[in-house]
Amino acid sequence: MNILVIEARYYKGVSDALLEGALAVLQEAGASITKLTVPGALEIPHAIAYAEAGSQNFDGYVALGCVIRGETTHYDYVCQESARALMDLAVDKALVIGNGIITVENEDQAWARAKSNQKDKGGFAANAVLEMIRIRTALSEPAT
Ligand SMILES: Nc1c(NC[C@H](O)[C@H](O)[C@H](O)CO)[nH]c(=O)[nH]c1=O
Ligand SMILES: CC(=O)[C@@H](O)COP(=O)(O)O
Repeated sequence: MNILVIEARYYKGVSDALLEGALAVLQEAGASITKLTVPGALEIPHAIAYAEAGSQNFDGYVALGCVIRGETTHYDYVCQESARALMDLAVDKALVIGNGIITVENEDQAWARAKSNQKDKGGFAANAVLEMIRIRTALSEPAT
């Protein structure tokens, strides 16, 4: 399995924690891993679309990022648009995408979801990719 992990490093420490959890899951599964860093969550969907149009033939994509509410409505747009774009890619292009972009009110909530020994949202997103690849493989096999 060839997996691309795209990490939005807007909050570097939280992103590193998400990445640690995701890599642990993928390495345990023996996946071939390529890592890519983008500035923020809004850049992740483009990176996936561009990678998919390339020649590296990824079996799945893990999107990692952290969006923390600020003073304005920008939070809503970053959260909704990044999630929407990932869903559009997953459905319209039939891509396997694990969404590990956490959307939280404060840093405490972010750390609780990013740490692999707590809610491990990065590991969960990676595992979702592995499960969907397994499901697609099962669906592609001839019916018995
Ligand atoms: N506020 C957060 C952002 N904002 C930046 C956008 O994602 C994007 O990089 C910018 O609008 C330029 O296109 N990104 C996060 O990942 N997390 C945030 O909390
Ligand atoms: C989620 C965001 O875009 C946020 O970091 C922006 O903060 P603010 O709304 O205070 O400009």
